[in-house]
Amino acid sequence: MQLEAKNLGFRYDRRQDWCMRNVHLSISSGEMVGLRGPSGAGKSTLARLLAGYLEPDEGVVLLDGTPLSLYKGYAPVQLVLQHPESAINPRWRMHKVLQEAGQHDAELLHSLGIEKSWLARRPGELSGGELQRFCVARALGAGTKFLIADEMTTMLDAVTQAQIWNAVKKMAVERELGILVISHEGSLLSQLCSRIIEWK
Ligand SMILES: Nc1ncnc2c1ncn2[C@@H]1O[C@H](COP(=O)(O)OP(=O)(O)OP(=O)(O)O)[C@@H](O)[C@H]1O
Repeated sequence: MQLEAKNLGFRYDRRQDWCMRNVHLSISSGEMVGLRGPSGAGKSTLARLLAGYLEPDEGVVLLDGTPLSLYKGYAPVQLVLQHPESAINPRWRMHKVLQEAGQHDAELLHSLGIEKSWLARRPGELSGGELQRFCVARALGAGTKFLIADEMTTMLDAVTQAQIWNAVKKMAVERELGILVISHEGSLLSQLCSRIIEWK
């Protein structure tokens, strides 16, 4: 399976300059690709386009040759952002948050270090690192084919970062997931990725 951005162009406002134009990118199942570039270059915008949160003004995002916009139901391209607080309904208990991804995968929750007692809590009763583990678990539902990790572990300490990436890598191998890792940390990208794209 391939996730492809073909000739992507996007601007937030028609009266403003293009945020990006003529962007091409391709990720295959089972591949972990890094994306690095200067602040404000458009990496997070590209992440949202690839996950279908934004519609391109030019070009198309294809999943196995079919426009992403035609996929209905559970999104096969999942996005995890830097700040988990903005991605989770503050009123829901964590077991309900996880239900968005379908059935709980007990092994995944364990490998992410999610404790059973956390499932009954609300987001405000968890630390940022604990909450981010839930965002990752939710993004790795059975229907996920590609994961876009936009500065996913930037805010976390080294131990938590390693635990989360080990769990994600294991899942990626088992399920042949394609992953785009967006990060300013060159060392993280070199450790994880077989290919690194430099965004100029
Ligand atoms: N919702 C928005 N409305 C208007 N402009 C936006 C919006 N979001 C981002 N931009 C602009 O689009 C450009 C690209 O932003 P983006 O967040 O994609 O960059 P980035 O490469 O991810 O940056 P960073 O590394 O700092 O996170 C920036 O100039 C930014 O100001």
